[in-house]
Amino acid sequence: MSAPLIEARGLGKSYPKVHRSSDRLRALGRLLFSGVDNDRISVLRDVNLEVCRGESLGLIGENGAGKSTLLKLITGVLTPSTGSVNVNGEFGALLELGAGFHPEYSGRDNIAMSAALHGLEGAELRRRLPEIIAFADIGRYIDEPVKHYSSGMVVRLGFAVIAALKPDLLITDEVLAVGDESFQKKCVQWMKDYLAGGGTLILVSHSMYHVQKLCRHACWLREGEVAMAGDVFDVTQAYLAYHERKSAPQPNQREATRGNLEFSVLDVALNDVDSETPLLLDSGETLKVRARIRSRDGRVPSFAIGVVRADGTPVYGVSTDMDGCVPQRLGENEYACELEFADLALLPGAYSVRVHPMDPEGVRLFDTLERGVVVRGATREFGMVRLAHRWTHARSGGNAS
Ligand SMILES: Nc1ncnc2c1ncn2[C@@H]1O[C@H](COP(=O)(O)OP(=O)(O)OP(=O)(O)O)[C@@H](O)[C@H]1O
Repeated sequence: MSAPLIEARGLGKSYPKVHRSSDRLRALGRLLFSGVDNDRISVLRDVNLEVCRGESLGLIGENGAGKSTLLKLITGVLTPSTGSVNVNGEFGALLELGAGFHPEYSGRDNIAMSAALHGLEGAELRRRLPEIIAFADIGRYIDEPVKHYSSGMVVRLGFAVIAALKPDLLITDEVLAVGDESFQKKCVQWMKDYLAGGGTLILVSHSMYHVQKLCRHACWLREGEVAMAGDVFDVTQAYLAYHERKSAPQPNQREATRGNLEFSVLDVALNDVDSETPLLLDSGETLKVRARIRSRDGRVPSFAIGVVRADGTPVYGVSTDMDGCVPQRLGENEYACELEFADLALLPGAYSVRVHPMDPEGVRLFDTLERGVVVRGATREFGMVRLAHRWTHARSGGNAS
């Protein structure tokens, strides 16, 4: 098997703690006299990461979690304080906006300089230049100094150069957030083609939509450490659920904040009853969930409905978006939907049904309204749901319950 393209072992980064100028002097003193400075703040700790050729990894996490620091360690812009990182191939990186561009030179000159740094020059560059300029699509600004560019134009120029170079490995930090919608689409399409052609991608993004669309794996950094790594859906869903828990208002705060939300749940009825008292049901009966959602600007929300056990363990979740269903429009800002679970497979126990509005893209959750269900039944089966089953090695007529 070939060596991973990127291999990080016990990677960490720390900086001296500096609050005031006197601290700087003290830190310098410690460094001069003892050769070490122990008074440091660690921003990245013990990161172990492998990225193989052809892989696509989304790097996610809150502001300040250490994502850019990790990218800068991978690209060699920063040196590790602990551990090591190896990159076994050519890479192209779009890190800080405009880094590498000369502000006084035109876009055209900057393309030539950046491309030359990567070995694309002379007749080959002249042949490829129209294609690069067309990708950037910034009109007459291509001959203006880069210092006159908007941040979106700088990213367009940077991406156009990278796209022409087609590196083994592409490392990008939030580029998609800066461009407008049509440029985002163009970049996403380019990245999809690049991946289909065997390219390797590390993408930092706050958009779970883009991460899910482009990456097969994800790594979630939290306060400088890897909180979770693995399949992109598992990691992004855990990350969104973490945010949901973090931003969920306490029940008594809910009323106060609901009105400000883009989407909020107005009410939820179980088997036509809207009540805070749990609904009593027998295993195998039908459970009908009817919910109304208010949409502040009238956009059609997606309804996400989940069932959790009383301790919060998820049992099942589904959304109108996943099933390709369109909620019913009740008024300019109001939508409804009804979901039916026939032959309820829940085993006896206490559960909650949770209803959340999601944005039309089915990515962000907004509000939560919960109703209790108590399922009754006489069975010795254990767990949360009854799975269809049959014993294939035993003869019937025994003592099966
Ligand atoms: N030169 C530096 N000196 C001291 N602390 C730094 C330095 N550079 C970054 N940090 C700190 O390191 C932490 C991680 O920063 P980093 O930019 O990697 O986060 P991030 O996950 O990329 O955040 P964002 O999503 O906001 O871009 C932050 O707390 C930041 O303040």
